[in-house]
Amino acid sequence: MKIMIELEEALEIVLDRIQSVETECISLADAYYRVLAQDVASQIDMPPFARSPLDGYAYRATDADPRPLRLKVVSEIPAGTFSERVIDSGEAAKIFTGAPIPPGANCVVRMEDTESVSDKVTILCPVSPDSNIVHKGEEIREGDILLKQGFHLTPPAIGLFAAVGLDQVNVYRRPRVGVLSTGSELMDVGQPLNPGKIYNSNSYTLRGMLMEAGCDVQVIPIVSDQIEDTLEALEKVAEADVIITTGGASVGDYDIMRHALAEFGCEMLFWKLNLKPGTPVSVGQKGKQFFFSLSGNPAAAMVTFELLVRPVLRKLAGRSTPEEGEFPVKMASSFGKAGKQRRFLRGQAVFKDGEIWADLALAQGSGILRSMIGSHLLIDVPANHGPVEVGERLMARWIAEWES
Ligand SMILES: Nc1nc2c(c(=O)[nH]1)N[C@H]1C(S)=C(S)[C@@H](COP(=O)(O)OP(=O)(O)OC[C@H]3O[C@@H](n4cnc5c(N)ncnc54)[C@H](O)[C@@H]3O)O[C@H]1N2
Ligand code: MOO
Repeated sequence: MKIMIELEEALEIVLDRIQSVETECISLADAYYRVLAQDVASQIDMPPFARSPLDGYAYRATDADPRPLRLKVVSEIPAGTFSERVIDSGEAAKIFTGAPIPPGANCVVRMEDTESVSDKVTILCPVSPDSNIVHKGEEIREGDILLKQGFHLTPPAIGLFAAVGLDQVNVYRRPRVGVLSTGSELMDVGQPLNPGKIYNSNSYTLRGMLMEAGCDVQVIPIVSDQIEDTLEALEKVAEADVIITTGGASVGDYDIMRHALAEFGCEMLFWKLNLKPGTPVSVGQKGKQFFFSLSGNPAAAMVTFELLVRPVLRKLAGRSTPEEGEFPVKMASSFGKAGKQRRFLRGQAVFKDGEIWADLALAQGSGILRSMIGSHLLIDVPANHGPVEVGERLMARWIAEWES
């Protein structure tokens, strides 16, 4: 087993091994935020017919129309109707926004530029041929690829499918993720704290982060620091694609998680990432299941979830759109403790003078969950950097899911 590796190597090891989950066909209305499992082509032209973008009059324009132009109104075409009456020269159809252009007409003039009396209309400002016509297939042609496999189905994507009449979509099933918090000091909420105990927050934070990432989450009740109890708990998540544990990841006598995983039958891929917070991460694989043992420290667990687990979940979920990556920020706060290891600091983006400034959370300790509230940047301080100064430029990642 490799020990103390760089984040990029860890990602490569796991991403190389993990496959996307199976696919299923579901109704469009259930497909919000699911991941498309195949390229989807349009079965129709959009719009399906040439239409008017205005309320006004459709007529047959020439390049030499007199001004004003007097026409006889021979039909009326509200949206949702279809008129077969051919418009000859000297004639007009009263037409409404979204209605089909009648045969023979080649333009629309807006209502405000006309005057009508009984069945006559005067076009005060005649328009040139082809004015104000939305052509058939102008937005989408039959056979066009609308979205590609791996696309995350946001509301506009679902709307686009609805616009071309799609009622079923082939998507990846939701990844199933088990969450297990270990630690003999942990108690669940809803009971008074006993001496030496703390409430389990990691299961709650992770459950929400996983729900947001589109996973089906199974939270297992708290487990003690005993290998036997941990093995018993791991049996309960046989259906999960990924299991995330927190606690018992480090070097203490009670830090049993990587031993428990090995005893459970996992091939251990590595232990420890060369970064802070969250150094003592290990990852194991048993068949198709991947086990992430994260630090019990709440902020460390969240940070390593973002850096390591989320990209893996994206691949598992079938997503193919690239991650946002890092961008430069200017430091609005200093940080004295940057040392030998690469470190990710938590902070908030502040827009000032056309630049993004990173304002650090007041406390950066691995155990300080409150530092995550309001933070949505992870500022990447390289190894051996020394103190971080105000005004210095560093790279950062935007964690959209943490925005408040
Ligand atoms: N001698 C050494 N000690 C430690 C080292 C080391 O290298 N040598 N590494 C430190 C670092 S860095 C970290 S990070 C932690 C990792 O500890 P574990 O993953 O073994 O986690 P625990 O000891 O179980 O817990 C750490 C901390 O977090 C609290 N905790 C645990 N689970 C939860 C939960 N579900 N909800 C809320 N809080 C939780 C726990 O009570 C501890 O206070 O090890 C250092 N030690
Ligand atoms: O790796 Mo640990 O720095 O305390 O989270």
